[in-house]
Amino acid sequence: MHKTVGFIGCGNMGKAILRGILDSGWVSASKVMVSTSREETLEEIRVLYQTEVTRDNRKVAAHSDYLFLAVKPHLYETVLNQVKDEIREGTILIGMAAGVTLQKMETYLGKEAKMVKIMPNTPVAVKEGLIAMTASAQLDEVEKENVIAMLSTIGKVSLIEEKDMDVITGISGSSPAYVYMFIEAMADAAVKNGLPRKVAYEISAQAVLGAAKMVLETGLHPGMLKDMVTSPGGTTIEAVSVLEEKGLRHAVLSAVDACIDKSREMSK
Ligand SMILES: NC(=O)C1=CN([C@@H]2O[C@H](COP(=O)(O)OP(=O)(O)OC[C@H]3O[C@@H](n4cnc5c(N)ncnc54)[C@H](OP(=O)(O)O)[C@@H]3O)[C@@H](O)[C@H]2O)C=CC1
Ligand SMILES: O=C(O)[C@@H]1CCC=N1
Repeated sequence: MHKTVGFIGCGNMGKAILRGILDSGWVSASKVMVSTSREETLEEIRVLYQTEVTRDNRKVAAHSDYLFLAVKPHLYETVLNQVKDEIREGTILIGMAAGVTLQKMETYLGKEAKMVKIMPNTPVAVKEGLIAMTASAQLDEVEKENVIAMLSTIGKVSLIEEKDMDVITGISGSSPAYVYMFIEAMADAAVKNGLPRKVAYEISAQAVLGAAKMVLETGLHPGMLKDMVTSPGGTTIEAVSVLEEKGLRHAVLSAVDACIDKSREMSK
């Protein structure tokens, strides 16, 4: 299948998806067209990915079987209004903006269309993403399967009800940021104790990757996995004790809750 893919907007998230689907071989650069607002971004994308680039969003819409809308949420209305006449009957629109529901996308477009709402995270760039997805009724099963097949090349696809999108934003779309803060803080402690920074980042990140893999692959409760590290009278319990005293669990719970609240507010 020689599918064509378009990106309207290609910043942090757009580039992560673009890099992922090109690296996976799902699509070749010659079939991809990208538009952004600034010439410098277009030049950067042309050099990095060898895709066709343009400042004309309508050209990208007319080109695409799969059209990713990777602009900020407040631009969805303008952009969809701009491209509504270029979208072909078979085009599948893929929205990813926090707070922009399928219903809002349809209202901005002014007509029914084949639409998918996803909540990806930036690890799609290294094919370890999580992509929550919900599709409009206009997609048939084959079309839905095709979108899932494309997204599966860059991470795990989780089919969800749209009402759960805000919660998933809290624990997936936004969560890499919290994990990076955790890795950075661990590395800072190592640097404080004399380890070179580069080594500190590598070791901290690998520890997080390995611990996440243990949760997924053993199926054991995270508390049990924690207990397996925590020797009586040993080193780990000293750290665990400080983390409890400083309120790590409550800090994380409250932070994710605030993120979900914000996403819900934006979705109204
Ligand atoms: N970042 C993330 O981790 C995640 C982001 N999202 C969603 O993805 C979307 C994009 O976010 P993110 O990538 O972080 O944002 P960025 O600001 O990094 O990228 C936005 C892109 O939109 C382009 N742009 C701005 N105005 C226009 C326009 N009028 N027409 C075409 N392109 C335009 C920008 O171009 P230029 O660079 O030239 O200014 C830029 O390439 C958001 O809706 C966000 O909610 C969802 C999940 C995770
Ligand atoms: O911070 C944001 O609004 C976007 C959505 C999820 C991750 N980044």
